[in-house]
Amino acid sequence: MFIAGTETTTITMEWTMLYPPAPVLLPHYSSEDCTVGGYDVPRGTLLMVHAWAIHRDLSLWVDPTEFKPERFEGRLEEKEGWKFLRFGLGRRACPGTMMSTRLVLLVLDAAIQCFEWENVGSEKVDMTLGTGQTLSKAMPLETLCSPRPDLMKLLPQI
Ligand code: HEM
Repeated sequence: MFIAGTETTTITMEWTMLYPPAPVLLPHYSSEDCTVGGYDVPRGTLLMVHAWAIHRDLSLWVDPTEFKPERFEGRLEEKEGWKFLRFGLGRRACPGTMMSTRLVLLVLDAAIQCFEWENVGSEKVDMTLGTGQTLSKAMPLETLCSPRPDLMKLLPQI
């Protein structure tokens, strides 16, 4: 629960909605014979879902690596967003979905609204992927933040 709840949330904030933190979902086990995506899966099979590859599948997405937030607008069935498996799907989907969505949005909103951010070191952020069960950055994100001028006026009034 600690790893599932803390590492995922901090990595999400570090990437800031770029990559989801779980490249391969948790192992699933078929309790009955079933068919998944046209493949027959016998009872007792360990099934790993490669979300990272699904999120880049050209047969599922238009320009999968482009930043297009409009994918996630509107009714789910009209848009591509439902194919984004950041919390898994179905009965074994992440029970922390509601909590972490609120937490990440709250922290990012406050960070963007209240502070100016600049890179430390090189001008371009190193986007190299790390390795492991969770998808962290190879090089930790290093930034310098300072309160926005409006916030400096507001703070003494709080
Ligand atoms: C941005 C934050 C988070 C992300 C992206 C995330 C993502 C995921 C994913 C992809 C799974 C696997 C689902 C599957 O295999 O179908 C999972 C499972 C799980 N997550 Fe999260 N998670 C996050 C935050 C949290 C939090 C805050 C908690 C708890 C407070 C939590 C608790 C769990 C648990 C207990 C499972 C295992 C569920 C099961 O096996 O039935 N997660 N999460």
